[in-house]
Amino acid sequence: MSAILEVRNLIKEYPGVQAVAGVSFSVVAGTCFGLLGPNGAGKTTTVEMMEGICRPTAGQVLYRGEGQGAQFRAEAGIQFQSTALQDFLTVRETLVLFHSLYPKQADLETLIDLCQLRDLLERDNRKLSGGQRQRLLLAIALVNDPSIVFLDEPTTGLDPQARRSFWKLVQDIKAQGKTILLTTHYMEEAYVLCDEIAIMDRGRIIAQGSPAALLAAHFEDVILTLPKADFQPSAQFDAPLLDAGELWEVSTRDIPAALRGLESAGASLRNLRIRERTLEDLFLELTGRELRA
Ligand SMILES: Nc1ncnc2c1ncn2[C@@H]1O[C@H](COP(=O)(O)OP(=O)(O)OP(=O)(O)O)[C@@H](O)[C@H]1O
Repeated sequence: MSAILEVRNLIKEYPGVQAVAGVSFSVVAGTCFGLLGPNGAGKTTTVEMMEGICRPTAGQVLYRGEGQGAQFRAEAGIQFQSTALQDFLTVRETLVLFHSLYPKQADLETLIDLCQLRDLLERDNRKLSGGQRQRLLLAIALVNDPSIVFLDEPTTGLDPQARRSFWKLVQDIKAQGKTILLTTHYMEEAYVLCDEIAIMDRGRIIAQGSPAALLAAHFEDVILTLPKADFQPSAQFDAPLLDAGELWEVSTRDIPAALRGLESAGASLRNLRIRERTLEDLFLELTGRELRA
């Protein structure tokens, strides 16, 4: 497994803030690597150093074993968190403009279909919905047929349907053999898309691995959920019970025993559900804080 991109002990300091406090990892070619964490964790700063647009205070970024030189610039595609699109240009004009800037070019017609932009080609950039705009920004990131694509929080602010349709696009790009570096604060997004994730908090990586391996390493239980209306716990009920808003959550490694315990404590099991542990739970476990707090 060859690393296409390697980050060694990256540090970025701003006056009074250590945004990135010594981060190291490598990204295997053809995989999707996710940087996760809450607002202010240091994801964007890390990714901007990897993109070569922000100079590290210390540390190194290696692309195919070398610094970020001409080869990196030719082979990288970047979708920034926010990009100003030219007013008064249509989607087609915007794509043609960006496409013309690069010596190596993806086939524009294929790209238009891939990013589902064909019906929008004559539309003014200012008239695009959030999801349509993100698809255009993704197409712009792909105009030079990059080997590695950086996507910085590409689905933030999108509705769930637009988010899922963007996930499908990312999967299609990965199926073409491209490497993807994704930042997100949506744990489900990371779980669906990423082969490997690094969870960041306060400028450091606090856990790294495949989503499934990380969950398996940290949790052996499952969670039973039931509406609070269906269970009034008494002092006799001594299983770990978590308050999750409208629901009670019961952690257990022995489902039949937990069900018997709930039933004998007077709970109605009619609306009981079982869920597996998620990356949100992992973040809470690692930091003691909710991800979106
Ligand atoms: N140019 C800057 N000058 C000073 N501080 C900065 C600068 N850029 C980022 N920071 C600080 O560095 C820390 C990390 O910010 P960063 O944007 O990398 O986090 P993030 O994980 O990408 O968060 P978000 O999800 O909000 O984008 C924050 O405390 C931020 O305020």
